[in-house]
Amino acid sequence: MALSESLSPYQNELIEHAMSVDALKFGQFTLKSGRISPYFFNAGLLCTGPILASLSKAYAKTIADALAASKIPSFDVLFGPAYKGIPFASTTALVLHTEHNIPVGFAYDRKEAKDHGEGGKMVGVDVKGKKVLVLDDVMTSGKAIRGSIETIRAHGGEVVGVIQALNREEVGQDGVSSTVKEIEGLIGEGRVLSILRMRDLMVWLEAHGETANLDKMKEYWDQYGLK
Ligand SMILES: O=P(O)(O)OC[C@H]1O[C@H](OP(=O)(O)OP(=O)(O)O)[C@H](O)[C@@H]1O
Repeated sequence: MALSESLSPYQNELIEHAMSVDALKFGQFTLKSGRISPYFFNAGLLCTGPILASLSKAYAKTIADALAASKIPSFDVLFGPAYKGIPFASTTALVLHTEHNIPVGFAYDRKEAKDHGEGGKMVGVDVKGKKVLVLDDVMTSGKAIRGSIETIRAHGGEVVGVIQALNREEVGQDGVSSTVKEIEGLIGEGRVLSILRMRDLMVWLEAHGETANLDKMKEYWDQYGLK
């Protein structure tokens, strides 16, 4: 794979900031899938004010660029699946407003439906009749995102896109399918956005002379990368 592209400042900032808090690590990690990965992303560690600022700035810029390029249509509501999607979607909705003048509503679900007060599973702006963008940290099997799509549709909303922080760009266990492709099958081709892809991490490693880590990433890409 040729790594000629350069990264945007917000992508570099997020990679370096995530590395500084160990949310992004290079080394050797056994994934739930059993694959031995040369890198690991743990969004649970993106938990300080400064890192949330970098992250939401990067989500918001990726969304604003996708809107400007008509990759996704204008939308009304940003939906963050419980739990980690909730803070990330709320801070991103804020940055979309303050930095891009894009005013959107914000909604999220509960993992357990509430049986008192207003009740139900959904909180925030009513998605009925609205265009919705789903924001989460990562997709692995796609279960969380599929659940969000079903919930939003069941409440009368239309899912026009999904954004994740990092796209691992890997094939599934069958060696052909990918979670991103499966989700795009549900919501439309090109509608799954990400701030970073595995190949962006490789661009960063190359630019910083991290040859040993880059070689391991290339090997992994050759074995499991989406071709
Ligand atoms: O594609 P999948 O196989 O569903 O995996 C990805 C999901 O898993 C993680 O959340 P988790 O379910 O651990 O919940 P949390 O956000 O409450 O930690 C992550 O935040 C995604 O939502």
